[in-house]
Parts: sequence; C-alpha cells; structure tokens
Amino acid sequence: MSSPAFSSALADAAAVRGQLNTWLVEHAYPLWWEAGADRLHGGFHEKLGLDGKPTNDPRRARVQARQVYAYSVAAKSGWNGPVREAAEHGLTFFLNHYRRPDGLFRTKVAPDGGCLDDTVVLYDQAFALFALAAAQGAAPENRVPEEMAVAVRQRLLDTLHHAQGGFEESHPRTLPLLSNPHMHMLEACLAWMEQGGDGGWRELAEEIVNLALTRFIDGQMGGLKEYFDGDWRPQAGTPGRIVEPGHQFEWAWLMLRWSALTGSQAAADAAWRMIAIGEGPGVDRRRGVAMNALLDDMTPHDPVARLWPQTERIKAAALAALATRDDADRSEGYWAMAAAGGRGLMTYFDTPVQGLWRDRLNPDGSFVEEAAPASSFYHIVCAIQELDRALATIGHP
Ligand SMILES: O=P(O)(O)OC[C@H]1O[C@@H](O)[C@@H](O)[C@@H](O)[C@@H]1O
Repeated sequence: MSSPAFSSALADAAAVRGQLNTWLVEHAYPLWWEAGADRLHGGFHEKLGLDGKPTNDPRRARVQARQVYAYSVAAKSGWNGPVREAAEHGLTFFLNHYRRPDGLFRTKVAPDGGCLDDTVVLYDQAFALFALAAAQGAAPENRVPEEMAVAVRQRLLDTLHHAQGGFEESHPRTLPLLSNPHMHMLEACLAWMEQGGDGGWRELAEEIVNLALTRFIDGQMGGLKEYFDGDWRPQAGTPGRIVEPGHQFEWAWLMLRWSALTGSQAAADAAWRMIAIGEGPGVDRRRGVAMNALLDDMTPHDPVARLWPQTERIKAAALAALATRDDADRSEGYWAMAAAGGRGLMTYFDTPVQGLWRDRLNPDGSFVEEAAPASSFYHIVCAIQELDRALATIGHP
C-alpha cells in the first residue's frame, strides 16, 4: 500500500511498474528463455514470430550481448528461472562465435554460429563490453571478462581513436561518424565503473561525455544529433538535422547518471534540455508514444514509433524524478512522465502469445505485423528495473 506522503503521479508510476514487472516475470523472461534460446546451436534467436516460434534470421552480435545482460540481471526482477544458466548460455555462444583473433567482436553470424560478416562495428564492441560487465557482475570471482574487456578497450583506442575524442566507425575511415555507438560505449564504461573496473573506464566515460556536450549536442537547440563529418561537425543536409527522441532520453539518462557520480552540472543541464525535447515535440500525445525522429526545427521526421524509445522515456523519467526529489512539483511531473511512458510501452505487449512485443507503431495507430526482435528485451528489462530502483530509492514499496 502506498503511503499518503507519496504523490498521486508517483503512486500511478508504481502501479504501472507493478503491471510491467508482472508481465516481465510471468511471461517475457520464461518465453525468451524457453522459446528464445537455441538449445541446438546455443545462443539466442534473433527474433520470435508472433506465434512464439523462432525465425531463422542471422544473428547480430549486439543481440547476443544484450540477451546476456537481460538474463544476468533477471533475479533482480524476481524471475526465479535458471538465471545463471541462461546468461552463460548466451555468453558461451557469443565468445565462441563472435570473438575474432584480435580480441574484437565480429558483427554477424548464422544461426549455427558460422561467420557471416567479420567486420568490426563500433556499436557491437560497446555491447561486447557491456555483456562482459554483466558477466563479471554475475560471477565476480572470475576475472576473465575484465581482462577481455580491458583488451577490447585498448585495441579500440589503438585502432579507432579519433584525434578530437571518441572513435572512428572503422579503419580505414568510413563516414559519417556516429554519436550512437558512443552512447552505448558510455553505458558500458558506467557498467564497468559499477563493477569496480580500472580508472580507464572513467577516463573514457569522461571523454565521451565531453564529446557529447561539445559536439553531439547542438548548444542552441539543446538536442543531440546523430550523423557527423570527419571533424565532428553535423553532416550536411537532412542527416545532420536528425534528432531522435529515444536518443534524447537515453543520453539524458546516462548524463544524469554521470552527473550523480561526478557532480557535473553541465551534464545535468544537458539532460534536462534533452528530456524537454523528447517529452515535448518528441511525443505524439494522440498515440501516447515517443516517435522515431524529429528534425532540428522540432518537426516530425519519422513519425513511426518503435518500441525502444518508449523504454528510454521511462528510464529518463525515473532518474529525473529521483534527481529532482527535493522539488515536489518537478519530481511529480517526471513521475507522471514515467507512468505515461510505461502505459505507452504496454500497448506494445498486446500480442497473441504473451511475453512477445510489437516493434513499430504506425502513425494511424496500427502495428506493423512482424516478428518480435530479441534486441528490444534489454531495453525493456533495463527500463522496468530503473523504474523499480527509483521507486525503491525513495522508499516506495
Ligand atoms: O535497432 P535495434 O537493434 O533493435 O536496437 C534498438 C535501438 O537501441 C538504442 O539504444 C539505439 O542504439 C538505437 O539506435 C537502436 O536502434
């Protein structure tokens, strides 16, 4: 029962959290382990069809890594399935089939683990680091994941480091440069800092935060952009004008975490502005969801709403509510945002087989009929756990 001292928006957010968590533990975790794990070849399927059966799609490195994370933290949500077995099932396949002789990770393999694309993609390296941090957290006595992660970090700094900070996409250079993999690199650095990793994680995190504050974010508009030329200037034409609401939320969540760790006011200020964009022009009130993309004049660019921006809306809102807890009115607004984000997310869970999700909501309110991508599970798990953690921190049951 919620105490009368708690606001109604907060109680509402807690009620939504309860529904989300029930769905997660009773339907999603069991389904993505029972049907989503490949007992024959190992690893996890890339997608489950709307009938709950696996599709035979090629497997992206990021998806395996994300599933390792999702199952590593499953016990925190109260799933009492074989947490460790599930996480190890994913990690074994990932290390056996994606790890290259140079210690970096290839981008894609076939369902049987055969190499389909040996390319090193920066985004995938970030998720490899993230999964290794999750593995470290699940089995702290084994230091192998840390050794592997430090080697990956060093190799990236040796081969892809950009003179003005951050990373190239590849060597030899391909353009545009992208902010997005840096977001996940920052997420991985924070995960390693939480695991007690060496000072290199903090240094790299700081470099990425500074790059975001000085280059990725447009100081006038306050929004963070996606595509850049070789000197970290927004790319010419439309790509350089794209502002994704989901990324405003996701970066804001990371910036608030960074600010809480370091006291950085600049990071917090950037977060408030990004949240205002995401939650203002970024949300279509009619459908109750965050859209895929705006342009820098705040007009919709891609009004389709994928699932993942909804999870990022929840994460940003939960942490913002926590960070403003001494200012009742502000905090109340963020709890309301978290509740609205949670409701928006739940509309994606209305599927013939419970535990699956829809991925794309059209402007007319219909969903695209398609298989459920496993890639979204990590987003969903993290959002529900962040909401839960924020509520627990302020003492809400
Ligand atoms: O597109 P998938 O693989 O489902 O990932 C979902 C999304 O995750 C977010 O964190 C961002 O990195 C997006 O750019 C990405 O599209």
